[in-house]
Amino acid sequence: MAKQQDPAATPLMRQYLTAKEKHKDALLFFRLGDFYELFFEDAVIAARALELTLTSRNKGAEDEIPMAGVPYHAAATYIQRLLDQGFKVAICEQMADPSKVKGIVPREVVRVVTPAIVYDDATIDARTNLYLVAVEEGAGRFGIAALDVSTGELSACEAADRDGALGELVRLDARELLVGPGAEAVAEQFAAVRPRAVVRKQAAALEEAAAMATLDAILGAGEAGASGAPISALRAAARCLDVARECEAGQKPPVARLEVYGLDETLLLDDATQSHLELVRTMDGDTRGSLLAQIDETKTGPGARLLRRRLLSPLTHVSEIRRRHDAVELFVTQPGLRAEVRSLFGRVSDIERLAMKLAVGRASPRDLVALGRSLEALPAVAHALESCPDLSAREALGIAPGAPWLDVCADLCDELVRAIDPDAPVRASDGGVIRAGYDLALDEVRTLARDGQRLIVELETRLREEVQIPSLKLRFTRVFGWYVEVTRSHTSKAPKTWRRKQTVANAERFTCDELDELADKLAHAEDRCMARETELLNGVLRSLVAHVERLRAVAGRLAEWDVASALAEVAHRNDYARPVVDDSLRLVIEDGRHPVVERLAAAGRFVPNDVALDATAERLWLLTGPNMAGKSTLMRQVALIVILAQAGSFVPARRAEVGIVDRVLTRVGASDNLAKGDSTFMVEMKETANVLRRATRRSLVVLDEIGRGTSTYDGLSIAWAVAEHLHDVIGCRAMFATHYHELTELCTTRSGSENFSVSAREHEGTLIFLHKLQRGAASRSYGVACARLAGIPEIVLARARTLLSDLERGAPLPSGAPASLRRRDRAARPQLDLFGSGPDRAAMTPEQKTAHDIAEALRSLDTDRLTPLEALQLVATWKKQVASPA
Ligand SMILES: Nc1ncnc2c1ncn2[C@@H]1O[C@H](COP(=O)(O)OP(=O)(O)OP(=O)(O)O)[C@@H](O)[C@H]1O
Repeated sequence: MAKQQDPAATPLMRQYLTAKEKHKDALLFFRLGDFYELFFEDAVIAARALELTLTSRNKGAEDEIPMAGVPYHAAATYIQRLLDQGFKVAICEQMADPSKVKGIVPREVVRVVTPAIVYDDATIDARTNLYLVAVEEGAGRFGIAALDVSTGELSACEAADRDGALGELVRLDARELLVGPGAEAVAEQFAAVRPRAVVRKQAAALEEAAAMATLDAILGAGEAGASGAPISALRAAARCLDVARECEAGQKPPVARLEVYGLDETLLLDDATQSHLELVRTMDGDTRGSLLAQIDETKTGPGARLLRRRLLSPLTHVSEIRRRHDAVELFVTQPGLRAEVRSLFGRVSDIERLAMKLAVGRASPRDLVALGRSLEALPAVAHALESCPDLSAREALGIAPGAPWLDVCADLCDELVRAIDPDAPVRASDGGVIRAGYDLALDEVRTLARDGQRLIVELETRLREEVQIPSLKLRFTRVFGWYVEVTRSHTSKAPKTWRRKQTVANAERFTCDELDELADKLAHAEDRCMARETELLNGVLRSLVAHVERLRAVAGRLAEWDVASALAEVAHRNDYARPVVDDSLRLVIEDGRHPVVERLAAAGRFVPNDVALDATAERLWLLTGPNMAGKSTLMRQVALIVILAQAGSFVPARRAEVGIVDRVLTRVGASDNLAKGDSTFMVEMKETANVLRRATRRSLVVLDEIGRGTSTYDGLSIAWAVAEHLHDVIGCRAMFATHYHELTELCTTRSGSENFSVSAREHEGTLIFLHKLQRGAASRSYGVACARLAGIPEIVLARARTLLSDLERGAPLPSGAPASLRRRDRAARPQLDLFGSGPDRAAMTPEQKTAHDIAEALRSLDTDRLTPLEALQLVATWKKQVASPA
């Protein structure tokens, strides 16, 4: 790299280095005219990250400085690309118009943007919150706070231990995590499950006094203290606000409230469960195919964000859940109302984020148009609700008797519609923001400016005639102002009174007194237009800023109704039922379906099933059945129905009774973590350990095939002990799917456990899945039949069938090793007899063994499915075996 320039070399570089000194951890975008330039190491990093050409200042000189730049107008896209890669960007602006400053233009860092501190809604996902999260340790507990600067929401809670903290960080899906001293370990775990998140360790502890000072300064004195939040949660909230304030050059972030919540108020979903159940993302990271994608019919950004939050933190309070169900029910039973409000919501923009942009002074004229249009739709929403014939509508939507349905913000709407031109440009500096008729003085100067332009056209026509140059043109540039342009061939006709201004390739540019006078008038009128417009626009903005909290409240209410009407739409389309929610320990589902799988299955092909668990009685279901029968689907659908019910949604079932669940814990499917150094078995065991550690009597536990990844004995023993512990010690509602049929015997000694199986039938060698749940253990595994479905070659299948039938009869392994496995009652469970000792194969001669094996293979061969090539291969194999018997 080039040698670093002496900081004192030029005033510009001195200015740059001073700004950079204060923002060492950010890439400094230094405004130079129409470009943002990056220098030194920043230039090298940005050039690599953005695929820019790396150039240099003072090229070839000893003090050459690496440099890279992006055009000012396209900066937003480049900045977003840097944020996506986890960088922080400091934006250093010119603080005065360069044409009006003598000497160096003053420059200052006006803001810092980070992956989680972005106000520009054009570059962030409208349907997801973007959280800056802080975690602070205090006496072994963890305070967690989340700030979304784009919506102004700040919330905080305290987790009792590391697992609890991790679950909450994952649920918040922190984009950026600020880690206080003592919380490093939980941050590392978080980084392992969310590798895209940016984790920033904070060197210094945030003391209580400093935290309270920040909170008082931003939220108002005493506000945070009165919230009753634990001090670790307050420290975390202050940490978020401190960082947000630093990013805005000391300006207060527009946050008015701290929402404090307890983790016991929500149904806890740890990281494994969130991903196993594919709540907001599928296992491969796609949002399509998730539960959220299935049920998100919301029309607005705030509605979509609220639904996502609710799905990831369902409630545990019965009355609050019922209130949400009431709202959904209202829109289910009033289809006309539902259709009307949903169509109106389609016209409403993201009022929540628009309000925040107003608060931080970044609302564009187009934003004001969008806000005005949104507010215009509100009276119709209020009217639709008012006209609802259902007398309980008010109560269902939580509107106090006599209170208005909605603050329709008529005053703000009126001001916006009157003041802002519906065709306003994106940038206020382009002019034309204020609507004609709003202000007399502005209309007057505008007429003047327009007249000026007419006069220019008139002058051009007159000059053309006077000097007899038909191609003569009056033109304007920012640098040269107005001029007369005459092509080279006509320059001799230019009157003596004209003054030469510039010579270009094919023309000469002149000016004359008349043009100068007119240009002066014009410039003056345009300046006055701009000045008046700016003044008026600022007035409108000021009056709106005073109502930011009001707008946020309206946005919040609309979001609730958007969610309720969307869930009602889903319930109507997919035939969902209102669940009965109470404080019992029961879970009864009649004709339950999996919300996502049922949509993927051909119409009417999904088989509904009943489930009834009760922690005080039959609480542990052992589920057996062939592969592909639908065990995992069934268990997941039970968990999803509980989550949907407690989130406030109707559920895919004919009837459901849900006794409140405090946490859903799952260990489902293969989620290898090989990249993080764990084997499949280790992942499975860690997840099982987590389930056992965290489950309470009120939890719902779903375990799929524990103990697969190790030897049969170890696996079975672990599975058995886990099932016993769930039944005897924890005593929660649980479903346990297994291929260890031995485990089904647990029911003979445990009264609270029961066997269930998902049925399948073999018909003419083909396996038919019935997907129907029935009481009792499965009689067969159909593993080989499933392997055939998967396309295992017939030659291999034939061998597998031979081995299976040998093993079922208790024969030793083909190696001749005696079956050391446990002997069992073969008549009762032939399919399980991996463990029998079998006929005395050891007593056979090698020829007898070979003949036996070939006969077995022939017997189990499905000749209808054998290809000619496989038949030939088999004959060749047998011939070889006969030639040299085993
Ligand atoms: N109730 C149902 N009705 C219709 N199709 C179903 C039903 N349940 C499951 N299926 C279909 O069967 C497929 C296999 O289901 P699932 O993965 O739940 O089986 P499984 O018994 O857990 O299998 P394995 O033991 O191999 O893990 C699903 O992808 C789905 O398409």
